[in-house]
Amino acid sequence: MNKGFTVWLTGLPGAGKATIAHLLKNRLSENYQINVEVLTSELIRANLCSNLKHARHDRKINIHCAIFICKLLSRNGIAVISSLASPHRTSREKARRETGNFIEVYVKCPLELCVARDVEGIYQRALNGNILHFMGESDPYEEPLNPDLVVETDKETAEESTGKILKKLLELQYIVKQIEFPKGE
Ligand SMILES: Nc1ncnc2c1ncn2[C@@H]1O[C@H](COP(=O)(O)OS(=O)(=O)O)[C@@H](OP(=O)(O)O)[C@H]1O
Ligand SMILES: Nc1ncnc2c1ncn2[C@@H]1O[C@H](COP(=O)(O)OP(=O)(O)O)[C@@H](O)[C@H]1O
Repeated sequence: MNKGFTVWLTGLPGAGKATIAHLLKNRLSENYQINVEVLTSELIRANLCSNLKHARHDRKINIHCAIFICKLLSRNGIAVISSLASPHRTSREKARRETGNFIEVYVKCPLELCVARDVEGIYQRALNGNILHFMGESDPYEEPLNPDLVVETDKETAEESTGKILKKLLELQYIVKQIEFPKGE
């Protein structure tokens, strides 16, 4: 059985977590034959805790659900990519403590660029005052102090960031380099 592990992506909305999670999932399953599950905040809210809003306590419960799923899946040989903003340090520390084979990846991007990208128009709604407890605006995003890896999506491509994560997973021996056979073998 493959070693299970958790790649915990954290960063502001629009920083690039979902984009990198998608690329990483493809690379892990195609090149390393690993079973991968991607967790998103929407997935958890829709299936486990639909009553939660975005106040600090609600986010905390949302993250606790994600941590529990990471723990269950990774101990059964699944690679889990958590693509939740997870703005609070205490929650991310809990994820590290409770999940074996864990790396925290800070998906770093300046707030102004996230606002400019505004993938789902959510920053505009927040600036118009239509969103309560918006992270990065009224609920501060707490930058990781000691992440295992930082990827800077204003300076590198999503493919480069994905490559850095794979390199870190290889270094930690959470994944093993595949032998490349010549074509036709
Ligand atoms: N206050 C508020 N109201 C509505 N929507 C919000 C709010 N804050 C954040 N967002 C958007 O929801 C995405 C996840 O935020 P969450 O609060 O669920 O994140 S988390 O559970 O704390 O990680 C998050 O996007 P992603 O980071 O892309 O997942 C935001 O687009
Ligand atoms: N280097 C990069 N890494 C990741 N996303 C990037 C990068 N450069 C531009 N983008 C774009 O930024 C947006 C990030 O959105 P998304 O991945 O949904 O962020 P998040 O999941 O953090 O909210 C996407 O439209 C993506 O194409």
